Amino acid sequence: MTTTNEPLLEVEGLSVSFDGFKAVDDLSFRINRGEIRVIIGPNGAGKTTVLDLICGRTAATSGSIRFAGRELTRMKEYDIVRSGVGRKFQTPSVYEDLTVFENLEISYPRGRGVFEALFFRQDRAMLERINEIAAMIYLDGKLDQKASGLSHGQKQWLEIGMLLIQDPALLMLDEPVAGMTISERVRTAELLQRIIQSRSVLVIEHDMGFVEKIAHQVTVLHQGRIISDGSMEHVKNDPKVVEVYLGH
Ligand SMILES: Nc1ncnc2c1ncn2[C@@H]1O[C@H](COP(=O)(O)OP(=O)(O)OP(=O)(O)O)[C@@H](O)[C@H]1O
Repeated sequence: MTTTNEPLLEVEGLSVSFDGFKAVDDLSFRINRGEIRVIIGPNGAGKTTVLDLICGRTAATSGSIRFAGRELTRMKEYDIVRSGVGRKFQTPSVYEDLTVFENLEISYPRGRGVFEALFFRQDRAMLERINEIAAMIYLDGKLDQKASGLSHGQKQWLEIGMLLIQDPALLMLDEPVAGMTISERVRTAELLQRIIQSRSVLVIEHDMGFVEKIAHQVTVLHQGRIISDGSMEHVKNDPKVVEVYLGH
């Protein structure tokens, strides 16, 4: 796994309060190009809120989020997506009644909505891209199958494919392997290795075996604050982390 020292995302002093409650408190971290950073932490630690802040769903109370040279805290959610941040939520949200091919086609950046995307001429570049992504997400043999017939794990991959086809520089995934079988988890780890050839990934995950397999950097959140940060080896031996997970 090769990463660069060139930051794609730089989060600095990021905080958000909900009615005086600090859900995220003075958070700073960076993600380099080609890097996978995983955020772990107990329930309510603020992990999902961090993704909400980066993708513009939640407005920061203070701090900055620099992405590829732009300040995201002042941008609208839609513009953040367009600037190259893709986010996958925990539950898969694919179009169940459409085929795998159609789901990818709809997500192809030219189409602005379901109707327009379906009636666009299928030019060669788009077809090549759909085939390339389908192979990457292990669904090239299922292009004509309706999404409703896919397994839970395959739906998760399809949704990742729907993001990849938009070519985001940063992909954010909220618990991507929840509900997956062991073999699907292994294949998801392999998929992430291929994804980071040309982009960076930010993952929230509870499955420590999976985290160990994929993470270049791990950020441990507790009550909105970073209590440990570094390699998996470093954080899992950090007494503060051990206390949060095993103490009390
Ligand atoms: N929009 C909101 N308004 C008020 N409180 C919120 C809002 N969003 C999140 N919170 C609160 O902020 C805290 C952090 O929530 P968050 O969902 O980010 O935690 P998490 O680490 O993702 O937890 P989990 O692992 O359970 O998903 C929680 O106490 C939550 O209730």
